[in-house]
Amino acid sequence: MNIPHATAIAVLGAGSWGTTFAKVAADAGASRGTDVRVWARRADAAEEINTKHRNTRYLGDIALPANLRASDDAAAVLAGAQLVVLAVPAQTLRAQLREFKDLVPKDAVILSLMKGLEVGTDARMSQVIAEELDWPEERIAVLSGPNLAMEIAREEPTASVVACSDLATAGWIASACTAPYFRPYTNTDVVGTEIGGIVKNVIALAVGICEGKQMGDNTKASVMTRGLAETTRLAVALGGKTETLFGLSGMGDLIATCSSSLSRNHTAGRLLAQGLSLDEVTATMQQTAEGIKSAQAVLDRATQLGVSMPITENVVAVLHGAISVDELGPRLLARELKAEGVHAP
Ligand SMILES: NC(=O)C1=CN([C@@H]2O[C@H](COP(=O)(O)OP(=O)(O)OC[C@H]3O[C@@H](n4cnc5c(N)ncnc54)[C@H](O)[C@@H]3O)[C@@H](O)[C@H]2O)C=CC1
Ligand SMILES: O=C(CO)COP(=O)(O)O
Repeated sequence: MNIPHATAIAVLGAGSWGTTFAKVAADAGASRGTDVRVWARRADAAEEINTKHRNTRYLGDIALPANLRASDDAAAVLAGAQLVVLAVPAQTLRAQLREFKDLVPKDAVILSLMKGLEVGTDARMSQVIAEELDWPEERIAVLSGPNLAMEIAREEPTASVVACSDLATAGWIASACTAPYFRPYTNTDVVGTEIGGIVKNVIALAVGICEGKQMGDNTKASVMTRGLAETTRLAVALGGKTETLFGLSGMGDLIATCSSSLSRNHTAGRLLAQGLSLDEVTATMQQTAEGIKSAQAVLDRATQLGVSMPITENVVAVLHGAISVDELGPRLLARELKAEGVHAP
């Protein structure tokens, strides 16, 4: 990349992560005069960001920087953007891209913040972007890591990973979102980085169920560790690297999501354990819990590849009502004994 710094950044999606990432980019670029614009579906949300520098629905009283502007007009937000950041629910991305395709500047770099797998196609978000925009892979990147939006919005120190097949592009994005409280690393393993972020949501549902059933830290650590093993098996089968899964976008994100009451996936698991039906959980959640829909797509992909993912399989069974939350633990413990290694038969 020859462009020294991104001067115009468009963020599509003004939910909790889209708005928070826009704040990070605006803080990162404040001294360079970077213009950061967010597209919000609702005009009143855009108005609130522009006039009150708040997005109260998602971020409460967090103050947003003055160089962050919002609009419900996607054409205005995307005009001239060098970096286009996507932060909408995973299952809505394809339809959204079809709507915006002609508005995305042809030389832009696209960055996905999303952590879901598309139901029906089992496609990762970077694949949906490549297909729908007909974009080269060296200009598609993903950002993932232990990144609970509210903590970052409060400027609590956090690290993350930007992955792109072109390391220079990843570095260019990283410099556009380096803030005093946000430190992005880079790598070229897009598959491993995305799979870590997708599957940890499914494992967080399982850990949330354990917590909702008053199980202790041994149980949760066991599920997290074996969850990382099955995540790594899937990532490697898809071409990702084991070391990526032991980094920020694998283990790091798994720890954050499975430990935090801020996590929507963890919360959904707890609510299921407390006896709410899936419909009731979905109705209660104000925000996106990607694991609920992605779990089936993860299992489908694993089945096609012959990858064993017992925790995912049992979470899917709970979500479909095939087993009760009380059966989850016994079913995992009753499996045949085996060697511990990630790739052990
Ligand atoms: N919130 C967090 O802490 C983090 C979220 N992520 C990922 O970022 C992605 C976006 O998540 P959030 O911003 O948290 O979600 P959210 O639920 O807070 O916001 C989603 C945003 O997308 C918009 N949207 C656009 N089209 C939509 C449609 N057709 N249906 C529903 N909403 C639509 C909503 O209006 C809303 O502004 C997800 O894939 C999530 O896993 C990743 C890291 C951290
Ligand atoms: O991805 C996240 C933290 O890295 C956010 O997790 P939830 O979507 O479960 O809130």
